[in-house]
Amino acid sequence: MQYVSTRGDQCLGTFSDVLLSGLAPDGGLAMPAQIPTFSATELERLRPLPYAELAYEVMRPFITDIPEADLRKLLRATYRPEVFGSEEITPLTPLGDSGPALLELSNGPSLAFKDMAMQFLGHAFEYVLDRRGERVNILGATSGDTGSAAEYAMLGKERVNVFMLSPQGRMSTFQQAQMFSLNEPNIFNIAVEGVFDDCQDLVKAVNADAEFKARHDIGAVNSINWARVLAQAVYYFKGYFALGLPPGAEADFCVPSGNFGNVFAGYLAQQMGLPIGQLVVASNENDVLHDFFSGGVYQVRSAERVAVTSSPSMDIGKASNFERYLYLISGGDATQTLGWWDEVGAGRPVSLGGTPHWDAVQASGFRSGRSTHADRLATIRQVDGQFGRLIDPHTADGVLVGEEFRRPGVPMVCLETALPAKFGETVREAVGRDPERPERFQGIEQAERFCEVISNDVEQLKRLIADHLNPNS
Ligand SMILES: Cc1ncc(COP(=O)(O)O)c(C=O)c1O
Ligand SMILES: N[C@@H](CCOP(=O)(O)O)C(=O)O
Repeated sequence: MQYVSTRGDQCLGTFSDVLLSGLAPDGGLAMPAQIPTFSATELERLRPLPYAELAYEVMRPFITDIPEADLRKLLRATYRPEVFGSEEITPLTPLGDSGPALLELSNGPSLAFKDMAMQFLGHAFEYVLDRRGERVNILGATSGDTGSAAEYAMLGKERVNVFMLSPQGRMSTFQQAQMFSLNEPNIFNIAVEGVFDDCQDLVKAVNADAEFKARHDIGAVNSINWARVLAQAVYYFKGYFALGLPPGAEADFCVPSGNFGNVFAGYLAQQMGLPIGQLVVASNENDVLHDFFSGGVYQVRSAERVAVTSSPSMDIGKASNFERYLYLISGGDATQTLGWWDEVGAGRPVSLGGTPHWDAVQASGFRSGRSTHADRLATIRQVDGQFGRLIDPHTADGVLVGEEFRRPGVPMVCLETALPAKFGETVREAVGRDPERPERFQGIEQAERFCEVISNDVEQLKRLIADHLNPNS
């Protein structure tokens, strides 16, 4: 399989190439030249497979440059019960007879769904870098969960350094402690005076400097990296099969959304033939995605207008993966996508309502809704009271919005994107008690912190990276 950019027809190479390069040289995102599909019969063959074998079948058509035996080995090393807490890896838990089903994606090392793909990236980077004799310096941006997942996945990897940008003071106390307590030679935490979108823009600006990127082997672990999206598509298959529906029957999925990577992975699974009816995008107060899917206008939000909310990982005003979606909606038209994304970049609205592209959006089964702080508290309380299950505020966004779109006879799967332990303050406000946390995180807030603070300045960031990589120069 070859990859192309959303902004041009230039060939970006194979899976291993886009794994290492992250962003395309033209600033676009990597997309496979085609999206392979499974027939109904093939889906039935996949249904009983354990997670790692299913991951192989779903990902293999996109990864043709790693020998079959090696890819199977990488996936078996990644998706182990010792890492994810159960044989199923992503258990599906119905909330009573009347509620939706929770797809548990947060039982990995950092307690958020990011581990599902990030653990694979850790193994895949190591494999490809070893074979090529290369190194990578990952530059990432986090609003709270990508950071710890990436750092845990890359701990001790000799050929990998991680430079992780986060918005200063905007993550939960637990999220900050998870990242900043790491004192490891290959991990560099950098708090930026700004919001997540500023961090993401800094990542893109550094990548746009081709000379700096090549000289310092800059790579990416955000969902701008295709490997993240691909690995995330697998759990939609696993969740769908766990419902035990008759062949071809539809299921709906509701996904707490920020950077649009998770729900885009669901769209990919749907495009590959999985019978997903509705893909429900759940936003918080930062509801640019909801505005688009409900009204046809995509208008990014400037840093000053991004609200601080109690689902902080979703405090995002400009969703990177939306570019991939526009690319597919345009029928793979890179010129059209570039035109739209130029408007987005200039802060102008992209309006698809009333155009043939809007028909394509409608046909893709996307629905959307939003929640407020009060909604999330009420949902956490209600799910706890009715089903005896504590959920985190992001999952609560999903459960609430998912309810709006329940269809008789069609199961609704809500993605559990983090565990409540990560957001103790909000959970306590909702139910008056602290969520449980695994033994390894007891007292983490009291640990010493290792983090540098910079202003929202790309030159300062580049100097910091260069100084860490060449301390004697
Ligand atoms: C807990 C949690 N839920 C939801 C999201 C939103 O996911 P996405 O950015 O893939 O839309 C994130 C961060 O991205 C997250 O950390
Ligand atoms: N919510 C994320 C933001 C980055 O998302 P990504 O999926 O593009 O890495 C976070 O918690 O860091």
